[in-house]
Amino acid sequence: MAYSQQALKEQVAKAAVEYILPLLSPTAVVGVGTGSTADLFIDELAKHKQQFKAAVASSERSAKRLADHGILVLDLNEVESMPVYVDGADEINAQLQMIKGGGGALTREKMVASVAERFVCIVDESKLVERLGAFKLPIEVLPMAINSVSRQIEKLGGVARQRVGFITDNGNPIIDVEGFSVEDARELESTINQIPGVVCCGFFALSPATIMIIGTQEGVKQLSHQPLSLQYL
Ligand SMILES: O=C[C@H](O)[C@H](O)[C@H](O)COP(=O)(O)O
Repeated sequence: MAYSQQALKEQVAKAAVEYILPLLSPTAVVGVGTGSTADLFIDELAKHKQQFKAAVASSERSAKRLADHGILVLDLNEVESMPVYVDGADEINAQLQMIKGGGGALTREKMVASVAERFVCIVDESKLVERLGAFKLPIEVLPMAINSVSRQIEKLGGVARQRVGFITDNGNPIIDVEGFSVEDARELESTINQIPGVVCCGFFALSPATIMIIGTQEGVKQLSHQPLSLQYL
């Protein structure tokens, strides 16, 4: 019997908690991502809430879910270091580079992840790609820069569309970009980061995950060795 995508997400959420338990201590703060997979992780993490001090959330949505479980939620400004950040992704490749931001939380996700010692990416196998870019790249922009950034994106070969009816937790719009031919996600991320008005780009290639925990029909697997190819999984 084939596992549903939901079942695979539940399996990786459990596996992620098993993975991080040895990293926790009574003073530890856990970085928590956003999305349907992160929601399941939060629910599993809550079963062990006596084993760490608090969490930092990458969205208001995750902050509420954590608080509803009775987990103390700290502001990122209150935290100097975290042993681990756990989050899903929209796409991930064998180098553990990702596209994130399908839920619009990319900026806070990148900030919280940057303070953590490890980024544990939890995905079902539908997120695994040979090359990033089939998923539309989210970019958070300042409101007055929607059109100017979109024109710069078009010069780079992408087609940008504002996400209709959506404003991030930071009060900004998102543009979603399709059509990029992503040869080098690190280079493209760096280029997009330099466009005036860009708050954050959904590539997580300059700062990839430390480990991927992936739910497959053959069971939960881990990938942390960057040179490995997809066939190795
Ligand atoms: O902004 C949203 C985040 O980047 C999510 O991690 C990403 O969209 C994956 O979400 P899900 O686990 O729901 O597929």
